[in-house]
Amino acid sequence: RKPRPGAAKLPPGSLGLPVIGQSLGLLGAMRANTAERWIQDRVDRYGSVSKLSLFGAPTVLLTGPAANKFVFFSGALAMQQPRSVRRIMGEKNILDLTGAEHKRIRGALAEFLKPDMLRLYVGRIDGEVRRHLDESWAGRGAVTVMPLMKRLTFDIISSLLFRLERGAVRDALAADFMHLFDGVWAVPVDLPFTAFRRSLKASARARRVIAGIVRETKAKLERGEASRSSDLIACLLSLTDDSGARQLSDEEIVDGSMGTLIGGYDTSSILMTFMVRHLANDPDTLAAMVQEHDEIAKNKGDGEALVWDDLAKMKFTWRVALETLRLVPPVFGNFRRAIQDTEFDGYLIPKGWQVFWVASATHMDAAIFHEPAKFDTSRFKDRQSATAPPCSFVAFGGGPRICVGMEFARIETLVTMHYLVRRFRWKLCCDEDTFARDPMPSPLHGLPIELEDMSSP
Ligand code: HEM
Repeated sequence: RKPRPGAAKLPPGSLGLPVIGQSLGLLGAMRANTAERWIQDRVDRYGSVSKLSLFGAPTVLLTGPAANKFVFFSGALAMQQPRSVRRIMGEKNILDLTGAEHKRIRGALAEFLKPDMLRLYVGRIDGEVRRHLDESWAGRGAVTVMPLMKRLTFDIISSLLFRLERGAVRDALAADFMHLFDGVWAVPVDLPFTAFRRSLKASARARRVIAGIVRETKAKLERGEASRSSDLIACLLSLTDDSGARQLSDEEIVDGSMGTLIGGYDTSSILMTFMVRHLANDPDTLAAMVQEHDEIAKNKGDGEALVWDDLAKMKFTWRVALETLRLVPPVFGNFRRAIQDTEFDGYLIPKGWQVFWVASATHMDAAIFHEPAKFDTSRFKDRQSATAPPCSFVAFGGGPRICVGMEFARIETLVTMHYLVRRFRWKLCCDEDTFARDPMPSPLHGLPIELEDMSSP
């Protein structure tokens, strides 16, 4: 719908203070675990379309399924991260590419992350999960879940992306990734001792390591010691156009790998952490999961790795994951930028303004998800789209920019849960069941739990 010039008016709301706008209000609410409320208060006050100013730019907050659809599909909006994110991820990261350039890089990543390719790696993921549980969980009376899940997903993803085996390089890169996203939503002022400055430094070091891995992989491919299916970097280096020329430059490969690592690292680890948190207090769901996984294990030999077909049988576990993602979406929301004047619901969104979509606005809407605060896996029983309007469950986004790592996330979550629920039982150490966002959600104290290893004599 093209706006008639001068017909539409700006959405209600205020742009707040120069530069800072409402950034500190939102960030404060995120840290206090009241961000959903903060957004809802705005919706109650101004309606589903309102203006504000976030992270240095005038912004329109859009909420509801129709608004999500508009954000995900409108040609008038381009993906663009706040300046703070761009500075950490690099100007050419996939989250900031648009048009043909985005299509090319996304196509290349999708080539590696498609189910046909990922099915080859289930065994490698299985090995990483078992080793991790043996080394970091088994034999301990208590563990802190969040840092362990972060390390696990980092190890899985770096093994698949770079074939980066255990050792000093992997440890150093993991340490940088631990802090890469600290302060990623920030007023982008690079001052000493800030989380933002730490993130910038960690990102620069990580890029240098990845650039080194790209050089090594290139040499290995030339010597015939690696093939297209060895890992993501080998796959990207092997993509050629009709004339046989390489499709992606080294820099594009570094940025693409960095983007995939960032996209996959914090998100899946958060999902698994919050599943552990939920299962501690929901014995019925845990029992149903155990039954599903026992059934699968019954048909396998001792120590035999999971395969692709086993994952297809983990339907209930995936529903538990989806319901966890609905209640605690790792990605709170994200930004777009209007590349031309556009209009939504009668309101003008001027060229250059940010647009902000927020997952909780639909995930917690009682008109879409009945009793939204209740954990109920049956919501996802018959394909969620049957009961909810399109673009209501948006934990993975939607449209042409929908999460390209969704299948990867599914595999690593299912494999991890398989071994976790069959081997361990746990209790939460903190009675207070809260979490903060910065901007990714993190449970109180990283979720310490008391652990019982059922396999130990
Ligand atoms: C539970 C786990 C995950 C969640 C909740 C999640 C969530 C999301 C969301 C919401 C978006 C879209 C953002 C937007 O449209 O504004 C996205 C995009 C993306 N995700 Fe994921 N993600 C997860 C796992 C992964 C994994 C494992 C990978 C990589 C292996 C990955 C890589 C990416 C990439 C590269 C994009 C950008 C796609 C594009 O712009 O075309 N994600 N993710």
